[in-house]
Amino acid sequence: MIEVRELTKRYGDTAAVDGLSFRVEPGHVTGFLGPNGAGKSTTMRIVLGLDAPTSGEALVNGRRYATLPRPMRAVGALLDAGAVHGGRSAFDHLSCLALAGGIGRSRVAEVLEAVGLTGVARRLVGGFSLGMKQRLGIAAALLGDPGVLMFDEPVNGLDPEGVRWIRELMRALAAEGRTVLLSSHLMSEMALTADRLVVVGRGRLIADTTVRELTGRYPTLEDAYLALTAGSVEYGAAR
Ligand SMILES: Nc1ncnc2c1ncn2[C@@H]1O[C@H](COP(=O)(O)OP(=O)(O)OP(=O)(O)O)[C@@H](O)[C@H]1O
Repeated sequence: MIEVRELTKRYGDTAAVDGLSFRVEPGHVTGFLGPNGAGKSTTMRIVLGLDAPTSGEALVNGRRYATLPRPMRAVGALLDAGAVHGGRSAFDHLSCLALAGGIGRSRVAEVLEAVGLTGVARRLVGGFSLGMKQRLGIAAALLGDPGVLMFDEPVNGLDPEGVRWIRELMRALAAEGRTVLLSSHLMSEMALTADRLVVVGRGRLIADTTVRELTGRYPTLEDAYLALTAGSVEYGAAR
């Protein structure tokens, strides 16, 4: 479970996250939605201990990340698929992460297989396409077999087969009883993948609900999203 409690993160005058509270429960795919700059990545970074909150807290299984005894076994995440050392092979990249996290080497082959990269495991990551890097990032998130998973825009750059694969993977992980938080701007895909939704705008909570509830009230999830966030779009083009 992920719990975000009264979380605020300021960068100078900008409140990237502003008094945000929500819970992400196990057994569901929870979509994390909001316009560009709404604070989704900042929230995920704080959950992972990569950024410190200005106030409030973010907990994984009731603990702050820094106090988790075996963090890679508790929570895995794909935040920025491009943030990998291009001079290493996929196998070596994952082996380094496994070593750092106290995870056996046999798991590396398992996660490479799970994301479909076994055939290119010895190739340098620098030559990978964006979609291959996304798959590698997902393999890294799965390394510790964690109960909590967060994915920031995982379908970015994936081909239609890859998009369907992500959808099925997210749903399978949730069906295993894991907590899955997924951010994406693709509403049609979110409607097919998520059960629950947390919608944020300008760092604040706009809605904490289900896909079913919103699609019952609006023709599509996209219509619902655009209506909910209409007052919170910061970087929209002039019309
Ligand atoms: N390290 C930083 N320094 C200064 N400002 C930052 C930093 N990180 C994020 N911000 C600002 O905080 C706000 C929230 O950014 P964040 O990346 O969390 O939004 P997001 O919802 O993930 O957006 P997107 O959908 O575009 O990825 C933005 O205004 C951003 O410019």
